[in-house]
Amino acid sequence: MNVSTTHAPPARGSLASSLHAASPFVPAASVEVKGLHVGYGKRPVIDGLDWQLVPGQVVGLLGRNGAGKTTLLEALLGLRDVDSGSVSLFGQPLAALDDAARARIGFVPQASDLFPWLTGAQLLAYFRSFYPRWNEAKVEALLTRWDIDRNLPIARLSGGQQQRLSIIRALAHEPDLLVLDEPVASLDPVGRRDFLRELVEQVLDRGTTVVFSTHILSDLERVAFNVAFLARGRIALQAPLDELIETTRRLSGPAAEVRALMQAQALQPLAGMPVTGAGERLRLLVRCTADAPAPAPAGAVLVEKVGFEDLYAELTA
Ligand SMILES: Nc1ncnc2c1ncn2[C@@H]1O[C@H](COP(=O)(O)OP(=O)(O)OP(=O)(O)O)[C@@H](O)[C@H]1O
Repeated sequence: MNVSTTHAPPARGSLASSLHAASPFVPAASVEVKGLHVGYGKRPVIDGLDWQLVPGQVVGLLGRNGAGKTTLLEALLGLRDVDSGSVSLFGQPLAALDDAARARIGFVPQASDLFPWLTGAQLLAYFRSFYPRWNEAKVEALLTRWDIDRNLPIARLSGGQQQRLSIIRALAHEPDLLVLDEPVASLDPVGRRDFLRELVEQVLDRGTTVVFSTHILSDLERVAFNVAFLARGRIALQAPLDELIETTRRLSGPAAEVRALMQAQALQPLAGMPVTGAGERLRLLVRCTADAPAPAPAGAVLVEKVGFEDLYAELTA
């Protein structure tokens, strides 16, 4: 496992020489994954996954426990060995990522990777020395707003305070790609709201590409980010959440009538969705489009809007 590549700051010496490459105006996708396979032993966890994140996109990565979110996010950053497939960041293959590109990445891991014997101030001073950009004003504002005692050893901060410090560290060098693995897991509701506000500001100010895994659906509903559903080792679907809720319908009723309605209106099952329903009854989700608008209930077929939790349950099953 190549933990040192992006988890630790980039080597200082070669950074200055390659600052030109750190321009935020690179047209390439921030993240491009093709045919990624990652498994443990013989068990595949990521199984032929394709994914692309364009600059300025904010994506909430959703999936059940054990679906492979951490495995995927770490594989994106070169922190996990992969079996096959390719990952490019900012148009550069992961294996050939230069220091300038590394300096454009911020990562908040699921488990704290802060040095517990340092104080918050010492930790931030240490990391500051490695990056070409460092927004001291933002660091100061967040330390104050999030009420973190910078002079306490990190070991004596609460779990939520450590998580906040980890987020501050990741935001301080103004990354162009921010990857966060369950960043709000130990934050209280106010902390989560503040964190989301900070993300939105980051994106509005700098066009940062953000991907973060979470189990807290209500946070995503509030901000209406893009959501990506990880299931069976692949991204089953990625779409703006509000649009997804608006355009998805559940059809249920006698199988023949449901199929006839779908055919008449050219409705397609939602991507990757298995068609479910016992015996003669059928129940499935469809995505309505301009060409295939939401149908009115017909005969015995029920047409319903679907809430986010139901969508999550179906798409991650
Ligand atoms: N180092 C490892 N060795 C063996 N199996 C592993 C290892 N890391 C993860 N796994 C397995 O890979 C699968 C995916 O784990 P991963 O942590 O990526 O899931 P996750 O979606 O992040 O889960 P959660 O939501 O619970 O954090 C799990 O079944 C897990 O047991």
